[in-house]
Amino acid sequence: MGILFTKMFSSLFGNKEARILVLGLDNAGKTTILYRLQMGEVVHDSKLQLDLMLRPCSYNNIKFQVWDLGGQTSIRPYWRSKEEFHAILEEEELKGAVVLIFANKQDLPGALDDAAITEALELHKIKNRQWSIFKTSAIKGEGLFEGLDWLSNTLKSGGG
Ligand SMILES: Nc1nc2c(ncn2[C@@H]2O[C@H](COP(=O)(O)OP(=O)(O)OP(=O)(O)O)[C@@H](O)[C@H]2O)c(=O)[nH]1
Ligand SMILES: [Mg+2]
Repeated sequence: MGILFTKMFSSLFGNKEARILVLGLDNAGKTTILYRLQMGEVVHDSKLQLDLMLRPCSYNNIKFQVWDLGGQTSIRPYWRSKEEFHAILEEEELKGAVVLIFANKQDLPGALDDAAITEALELHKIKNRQWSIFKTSAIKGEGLFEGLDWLSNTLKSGGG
């Protein structure tokens, strides 16, 4: 992993404020999800919006600083296989980090559901950390807050 990301991860997880690092394949819906969470609406022109960092927000009494690395090309090669997914989790700076996976675009026919993604990414091989997967549709606004509820409850109870 490049120095840029090593530094970025260090600053993200180097203090006690809960931070969310958003990673995902190109076009997965990361920016749409972030704007939906921040503003409660679908922003169709998301490419023109701030892609790297949105303002801090608070949910369920936990402050989140959300980073969307979708615009950072060097992270993308790490995401193209399950091996790369698991390799990222093994990065020193992410040890113990809670993992929340959104299986997005569930409103589209043929979208992989949570079970299919769990199998494809071999999520059951994740060790020593808490993880969960939620079916979402950023367009419809479904599933996102269920995921965040899980995340905040997990963080509050000491996970991560
Ligand atoms: N049908 C459907 N479309 C979605 C959903 N979420 C996002 N999209 C669309 O998918 C496209 C890509 O969404 P983005 O949010 O820009 O994706 P991204 O992951 O930020 O993409 P990059 O920044 O290029 O990596 C846009 O046209 C969104 O409107 C969803 O839940 N359902
Ligand atoms: Mg994006």
